[in-house]
Amino acid sequence: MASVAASPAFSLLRSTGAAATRARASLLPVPSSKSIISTRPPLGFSAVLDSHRFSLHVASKVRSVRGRGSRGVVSMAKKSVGDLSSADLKGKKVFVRADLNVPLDDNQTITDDTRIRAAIPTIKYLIDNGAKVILSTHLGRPKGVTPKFSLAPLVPRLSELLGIEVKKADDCIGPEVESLVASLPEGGVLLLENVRFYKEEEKNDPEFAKKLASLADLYVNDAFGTAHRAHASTEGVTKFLKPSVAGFLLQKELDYLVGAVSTPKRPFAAIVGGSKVSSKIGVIESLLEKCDILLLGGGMIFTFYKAQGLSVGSSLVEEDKLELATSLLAKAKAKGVSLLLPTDVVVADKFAPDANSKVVPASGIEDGWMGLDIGPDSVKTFNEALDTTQTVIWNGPMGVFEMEKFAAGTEAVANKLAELSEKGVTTIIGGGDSVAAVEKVGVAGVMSHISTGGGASLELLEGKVLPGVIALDEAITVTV
Ligand SMILES: Nc1ncnc2c1ncn2[C@@H]1O[C@H](COP(=O)(O)OP(=O)(O)OP(=O)(O)O)[C@@H](O)[C@H]1O
Ligand SMILES: O=C(O)[C@H](O)COP(=O)(O)O
Repeated sequence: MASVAASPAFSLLRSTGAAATRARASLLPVPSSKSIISTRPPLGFSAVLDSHRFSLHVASKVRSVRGRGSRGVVSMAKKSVGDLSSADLKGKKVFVRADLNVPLDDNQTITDDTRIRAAIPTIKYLIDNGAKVILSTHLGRPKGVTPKFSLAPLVPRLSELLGIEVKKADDCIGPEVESLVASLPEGGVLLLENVRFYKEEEKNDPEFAKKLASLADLYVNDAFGTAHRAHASTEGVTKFLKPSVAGFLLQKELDYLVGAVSTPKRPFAAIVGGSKVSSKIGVIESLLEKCDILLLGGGMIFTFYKAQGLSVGSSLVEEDKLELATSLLAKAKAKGVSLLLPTDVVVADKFAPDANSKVVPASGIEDGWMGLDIGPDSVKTFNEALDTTQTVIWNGPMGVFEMEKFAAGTEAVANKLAELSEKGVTTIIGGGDSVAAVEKVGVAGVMSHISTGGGASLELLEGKVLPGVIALDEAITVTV
């Protein structure tokens, strides 16, 4: 027996267990104009919960994403800011939590404004609909009020991108902020000072959350990069502000990192690299449940080699993860996943940009040498495997790409994904160093989706539910 309670404007789908595994999702446009995060059309939704003989076709406005929680598959479809009309927004004070945690150099100049540009569609939508935007973010990890973590350097770029003069408060709560909010015009934006200047933010202190919430009428969370943190401005405020909805960036991240990965166009390949297998166990295990092909690179491969009895010289190895590596290989086999380890590697005589280096087969690493990149044969084999795919997700570099001598493998993957993306393959870059690599190669613009979250994307790919997402209002309630 299934019952559905839905409002025309907001919808939520929640389902648990095997029923949800048969849900299907396809891509629909986000109501903002051109996205800087993605070049692909985003998700529409149609779900068939057929084990319960229940069919649900959701209206085009609904955004739905699914994640695997600790107790089975959980469907998370959240109310979206796009579901709020100008009647809902005009004259309303909207608390927008963004992740504007951008890198600044010693002169307080922004060195990468990606996160600011990514937050613009939501803010623009709100101001275009007559809302008064109270914008909040953290910057860095300050302990108390720290001038070098002030948000002042962000104001000019925000103003330029929004085409309006953004005001800034010197605090994020208190009387001065309240009076600035009171004088905010419709379509105006007030940037609050770094919310982490208060220790209560990271403690998710309810009184602090209440003070933040008291500034506004409703809440939009667009801070994907911080959605894995249960902080006052990401989670606590939702208890005091209704509706609490997802911004376009947050929604798009979920659409790709959960939606496209859970219901991929197949064949679906995952490429996982990075330094250590221990930091990627959760991701590998989770992706093994979903992908057809798994390509491994980076420092972690040497633990797999050693587990298979190969010599690894002085390469990075986690001795306590040898059994785990063996069990992951066995799991891939049992699941019919084609797991490819590099067949050759670039080895070096020291960990340095000017090291002597050579290419050797995986079975030919001598004592005194360490593997710092995948070799050309591996690139060829990986490319052939990737040529068969329709969806690819990539997390973690193939080698020490920060050093030119050991960057070829990572750059080859970046270029291959760009080529595939141009042919219509869905290509998702899962945050952190892989994003840095595609940017370095200059192919970021052609990928289907580049995540703005490092830790958050990793947690999502591990199948964890993010506190900043789960706290948002749901769109349609389905009780099965
Ligand atoms: N063979 C290797 N030996 C030692 N370090 C390596 C090797 N291959 C890659 N690395 C290093 O791994 C680091 C990235 O690993 P890490 O586990 O942090 O991945 P990651 O940052 O999580 O990836 P992403 O950010 O894309 O999720 C890079 O700094 C890179 O130099
Ligand atoms: O840069 C990030 O990953 C996010 O802004 C979160 O920052 P944090 O790791 O300091 O919470």
